[in-house]
Amino acid sequence: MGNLSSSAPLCRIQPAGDSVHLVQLTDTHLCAQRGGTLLDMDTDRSLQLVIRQVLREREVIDGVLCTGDLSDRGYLQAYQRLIEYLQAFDAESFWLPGNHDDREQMAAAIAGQAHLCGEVRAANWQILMLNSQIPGEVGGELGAAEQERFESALQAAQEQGLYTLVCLHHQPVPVGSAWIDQQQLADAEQFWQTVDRHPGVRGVLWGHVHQQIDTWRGDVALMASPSTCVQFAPGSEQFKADAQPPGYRWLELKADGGIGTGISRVMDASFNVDLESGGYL
Ligand SMILES: Nc1ncnc2c1ncn2[C@@H]1O[C@@H]2COP(=O)(O)O[C@H]2[C@H]1O
Repeated sequence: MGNLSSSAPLCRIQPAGDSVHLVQLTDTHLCAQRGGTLLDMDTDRSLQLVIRQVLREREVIDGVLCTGDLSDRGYLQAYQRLIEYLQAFDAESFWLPGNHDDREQMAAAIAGQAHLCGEVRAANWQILMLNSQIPGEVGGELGAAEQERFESALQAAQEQGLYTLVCLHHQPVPVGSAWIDQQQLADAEQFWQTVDRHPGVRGVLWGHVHQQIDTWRGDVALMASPSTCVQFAPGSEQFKADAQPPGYRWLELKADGGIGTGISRVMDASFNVDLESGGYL
């Protein structure tokens, strides 16, 4: 773990080689107590099994991206346990909030051991961690101040010849499930106008939808990822949990601006999940 302040807006990581190797852990939903559950799934256990799998599969990890809903209800103890679990990696972690998170508690738990909503420089890349949380609401929006930060970070990256990976919690495009598409980024139109003005943006990565999405918008890679706990069934009109196991995404940000990426799920363990549930708060 590094030692930079959580309030430092600009972080730097030194990749081990020419590419930047990242791991995304998202929607961990850790509860107040170890062993707490979401739809019957023990979210500490599932995260720990995902981390074990990452350590088995990924030889090089330059940074870990934690893209929101890290605690189920914004508990300080949940974030403190996350910090503890992330110590398994010899890499710094970069967090942003989701709708279930409490930013103040995140910052309190981080205490210099991770970075919240930072702008990360790594080789010829910038990784931008945006805040799409509207406190007290499920849906997301960047809002005027975050849209402004987005614009100026992309401007700075352009001036310095950096490629950019943009990360946020809420989906900036519909994903094809009516119930969750009501929660998509409300100011997505402005988000895409900003992206379109900056050709250095090579990828947009989010959480929230608890499922894999790999598609394109022009030459920008659009990526959503499995939760480290409960999955949502793709293409559902109404809330529906999915039997797919928990997982993570790996990313390789290449020196030529390309992005290699994939997901991996924990196939060698069984998980409880209430597939009949109509949802959760
Ligand atoms: N049946 C439902 N209909 C609409 N939204 C739901 C339903 N169940 C849960 N949600 C919300 O939708 C969110 C999607 O992912 P989250 O983990 O943020 O948490 C979920 C809940 O806040």
